[in-house]
Amino acid sequence: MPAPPSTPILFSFPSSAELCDALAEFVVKAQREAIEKKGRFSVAISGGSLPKQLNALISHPGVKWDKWQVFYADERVVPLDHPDSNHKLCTDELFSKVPIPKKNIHTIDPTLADDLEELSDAYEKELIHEFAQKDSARFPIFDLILLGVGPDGHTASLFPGHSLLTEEDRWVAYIEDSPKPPPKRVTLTYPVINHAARLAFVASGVGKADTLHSVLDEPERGLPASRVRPVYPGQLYWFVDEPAVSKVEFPRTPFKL
Ligand SMILES: O=C1O[C@H](COP(=O)(O)O)[C@@H](O)[C@H](O)[C@H]1O
Repeated sequence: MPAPPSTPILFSFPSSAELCDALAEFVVKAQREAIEKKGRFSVAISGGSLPKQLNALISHPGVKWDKWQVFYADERVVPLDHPDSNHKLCTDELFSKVPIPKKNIHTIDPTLADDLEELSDAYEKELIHEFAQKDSARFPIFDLILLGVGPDGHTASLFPGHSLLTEEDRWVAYIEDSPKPPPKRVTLTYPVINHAARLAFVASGVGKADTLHSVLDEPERGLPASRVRPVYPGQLYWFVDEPAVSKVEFPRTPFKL
């Protein structure tokens, strides 16, 4: 029988600045271990409030940017320089400030925006190219996936009550009816998310308090963020500040790398 998913580890920090510093150390450790094992680091990044919280990586001496292979956990189907684009956000907040080779950042192809099936297939092929020759597993095993959580409990572009929550085969899927604008998006699916070696949710501010209570204390409600349950030996972490978990009973773990 497969081992059950391990319990999430919740790290809570007094301030957003301390959260960002600890998150950077965590990412660098994941990167170091991946490079030692296979010479590269595969990471999927979300948009929203997350990219700003990666700012301590900009001046971190341990980051080997040329070893990173970056994918997006989800992307809005808009031009790559559009204000709604997760790629633009990540570029503005992080990638434009560090020496990462452009070819290591895997974006969607917005010229395929009229055919989301084709666009998501093309992005899936990018993943297959990165992972298929190296891993024999049915799903890619990201070294790290960084996720955010929206007020309705959505994560990536997996929204409450949406049919994509039960997708079991595809690596990348699309939606045309996102309740949060813009409506057209692509997203990694749960099978991909849940096969990652490490996952980290990042959330800060009192505005997330009710959502985090529902996600962490009431997983039986099945909000999209609660459905992130990595397959053994994957491990899920939460990096939050105290205001964000002010209504959460789930036990905290002292931060240790
Ligand atoms: O629409 C999105 O929202 C989520 C959550 O965003 P946040 O601003 O509440 O952190 C984000 O993780 C996702 O990548 C994005 O497309």
